[in-house]
Amino acid sequence: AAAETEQELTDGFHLVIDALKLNDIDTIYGVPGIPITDLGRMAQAEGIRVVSFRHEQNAGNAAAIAGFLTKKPGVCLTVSAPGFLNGLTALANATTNCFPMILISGSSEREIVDLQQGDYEEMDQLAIAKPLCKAAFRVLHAADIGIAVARAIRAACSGRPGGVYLDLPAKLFSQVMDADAGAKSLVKVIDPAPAQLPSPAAITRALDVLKSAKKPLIIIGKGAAYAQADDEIRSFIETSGIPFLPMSMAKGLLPDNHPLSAGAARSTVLKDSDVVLLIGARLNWLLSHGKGKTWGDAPKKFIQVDIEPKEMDSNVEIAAPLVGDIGSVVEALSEAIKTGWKAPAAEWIDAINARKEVNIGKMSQRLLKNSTPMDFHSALGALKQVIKERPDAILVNEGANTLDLARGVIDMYQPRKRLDVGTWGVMGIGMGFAIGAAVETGKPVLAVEGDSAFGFSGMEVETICRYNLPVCVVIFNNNGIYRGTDTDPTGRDPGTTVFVADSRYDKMMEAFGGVGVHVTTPDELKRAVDEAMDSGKPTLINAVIDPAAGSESGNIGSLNPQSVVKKK
Ligand SMILES: Cc1ncc(Cn2c(C)c(CCOP(=O)(O)OP(=O)(O)O)sc2=O)c(N)n1
Ligand SMILES: [Mg+2]
Repeated sequence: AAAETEQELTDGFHLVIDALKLNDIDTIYGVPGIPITDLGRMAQAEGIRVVSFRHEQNAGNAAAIAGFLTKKPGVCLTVSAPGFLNGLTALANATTNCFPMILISGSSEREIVDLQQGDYEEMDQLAIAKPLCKAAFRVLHAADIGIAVARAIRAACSGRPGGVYLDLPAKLFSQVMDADAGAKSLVKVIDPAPAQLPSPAAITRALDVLKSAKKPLIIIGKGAAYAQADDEIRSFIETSGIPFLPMSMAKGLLPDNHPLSAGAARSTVLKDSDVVLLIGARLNWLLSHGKGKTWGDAPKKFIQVDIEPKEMDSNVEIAAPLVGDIGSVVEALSEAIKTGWKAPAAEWIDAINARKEVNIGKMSQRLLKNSTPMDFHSALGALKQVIKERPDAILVNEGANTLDLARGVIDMYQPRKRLDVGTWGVMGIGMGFAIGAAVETGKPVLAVEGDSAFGFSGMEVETICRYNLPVCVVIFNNNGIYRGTDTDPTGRDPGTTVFVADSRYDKMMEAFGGVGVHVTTPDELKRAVDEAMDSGKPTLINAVIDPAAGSESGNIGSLNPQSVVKKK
């Protein structure tokens, strides 16, 4: 009888875990601490993989890239206030890049925060998060946890994906309720990212514009990579015969050595094309906002495929807006070109191929140079070969020269294998992305890092060793940001953009039981990376690069304001 009266209870801790598991969330990336330490332990005990980091920004980046790779929201779990703030850069970056991610942070009690009475780590986190993410929710009652997790998942994945903040005040976790009622309060999200079909009229209008083209071009963005509509996109491009230009995280959707790839003739096709079909690519700074000398003076017509209607006309007039999810739109376009479509004239394709040949020829000369110390091109020549031999490997990339040059030199052969700084150009994504990619895919990860870029998340080499992840970090060590040659004109300090000269980052990995290698030639670099890829052991390769080799801000130096006033 006692047992009968002993009501089965559940609590906030268990309801959060049950709600995540019910929605197939199998991994949490975070940093433990008050008030969520036990939540992490209990989630781990209930079979959720909990990956603990050294800084919340890196945990957030891992969750964000998990979202990009799986289309399920990556979950980042942090403590209140400072931990929450550390996760915000990753949440904002996920939202800017349209990666589905949920930042769950413990928080202070509402009554104390609202009266500003000075709680432990007191902060009005919900208000602070709102402007930086796609949606933000707070839960005060255990019975609402199920619906809140469902709302967060749907907000992160539906329409244009993005970052969502879920605020859980400390008292929520220990709130108890009837177990049966608790189970009934949970919600399994049905169809979190519903297909959004284009209107037939929009397809007809787009085809009319496309048929008017003499020199059509398709630009595929990371939205096209995210969509996982790889076959539809490939068959549309190959059936239409229209050349394509991949943005950096769309590289590999079709192999970079595909006959219709215009990657090696980028400036020519942007300038000379007359109709441009954008698929999951926004006309933002990465495409010079669709105007100016990059795009030549000939009039251009844009057809834009995007799930977000507000994206249309954001920078230039869109002649044929195609609003919908990329899979549905491309399928409809393929259907529409089945009749009455003529592939672009041979002279357009030939002109592109001629330009490609010249540019690839020039590039290969630079890659073969075996200079000592290495410069960016000789080092990248070795890594280009590695990816060609190991198309399955995931390439993470950040830096300035290290990023801009690698993007053009290292060809990709499979979708969603190149993960980089994306829309925001933010440094610090490296180790978080590498860990997230390794955890989610189990594939070997090659992280090609500028020495400055690496420094933003470098402490996570310990995390990589702790989980024994197949991550090989190659640091292009040119002793600084952009170059290693800056000096202080007063002679007092080092220059503002240089680091300790000839430092040995490889020793950092050895400190935690990983493999450290120091290399000075392309052959040594290739051998060390091959060994790391074969062994799957956490490895850090310190690749010495000529400190004078780089250019300020890589390819985007023009964005830096310069003073015209010369001090007397
Ligand atoms: C968070 C953050 N801080 C600072 C910058 C500015 N920045 C910084 C600091 C870069 C690092 C370049 O140095 P590197 O060593 O990583 O690469 P290279 O020396 O090969 O150019 S690239 C860049 O835009 C940034 N983009 N993001
Ligand atoms: Mg550098």
